[in-house]
Amino acid sequence: MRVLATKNLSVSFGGNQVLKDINIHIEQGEIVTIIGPNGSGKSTLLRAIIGAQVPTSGKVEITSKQIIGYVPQRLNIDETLPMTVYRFLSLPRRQQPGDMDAALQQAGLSGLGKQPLSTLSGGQFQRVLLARALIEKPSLLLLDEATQGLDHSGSADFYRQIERVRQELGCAILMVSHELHTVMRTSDRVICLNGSICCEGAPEVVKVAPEYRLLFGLDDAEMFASYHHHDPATPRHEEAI
Ligand SMILES: Nc1ncnc2c1ncn2[C@@H]1O[C@H](COP(=O)(O)OP(=O)(O)OP(=O)(O)O)[C@@H](O)[C@H]1O
Repeated sequence: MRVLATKNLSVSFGGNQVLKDINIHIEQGEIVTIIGPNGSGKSTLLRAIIGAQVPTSGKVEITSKQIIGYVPQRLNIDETLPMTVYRFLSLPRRQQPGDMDAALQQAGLSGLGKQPLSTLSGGQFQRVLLARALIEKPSLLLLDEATQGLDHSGSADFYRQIERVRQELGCAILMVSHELHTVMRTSDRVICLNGSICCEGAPEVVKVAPEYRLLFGLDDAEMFASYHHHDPATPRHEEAI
């Protein structure tokens, strides 16, 4: 079932066209990742989807009754504020303790509700943001470079958690990532964006697309290509690249 589609979505800031004729769609339960260089319009696309950025033309179609959870690229909060995780999760709306505990558990942070925000590691704070997005049990989860600032193993852990969230909630996930190798392992589909869509498809398709290799250079593209998407239903095997 289709959860979301954009139809010829374009966004300009003054005379600067940032997104041009973007047509994407996401089906229930899919993990779709947007990759692209800095300034290629990835955050703008997510902001247009949640309604925080008005398109210059085109539209976003969201199937009715979708609950959207959004993890922003960064959240500026004063770390010296004496605020517990529970208090943070209850902003701006009061939440039931059981719902907060369930979201923390889904985000891999069971038992940390009473901990002050200021004592959390970067990876734990990102998971608090994820828990915040999960409280309403979203059917569509949007993540904008949610692992920024985490080291390789921290971000790998985070994406494993995302896969568990998909299994538990059955939600569709649209995320922006710079981590090409992780994209390869986690995503069902990859959309390569540079103002307009350069190429898209299964990771195995995108990794050999000339547009992708042109955009990321051979070194990064090769690194991406050296990871193989593994369908748990089939035996793992080495694939010639
Ligand atoms: N509110 C705004 N007003 C003017 N220009 C903007 C605004 N928001 C974004 N832009 C511009 O739009 C372009 C795309 O920005 P966007 O943040 O969507 O890119 P991105 O692909 O997410 O980049 P990054 O990978 O660096 O996060 C940039 O040139 C940015 O300066």
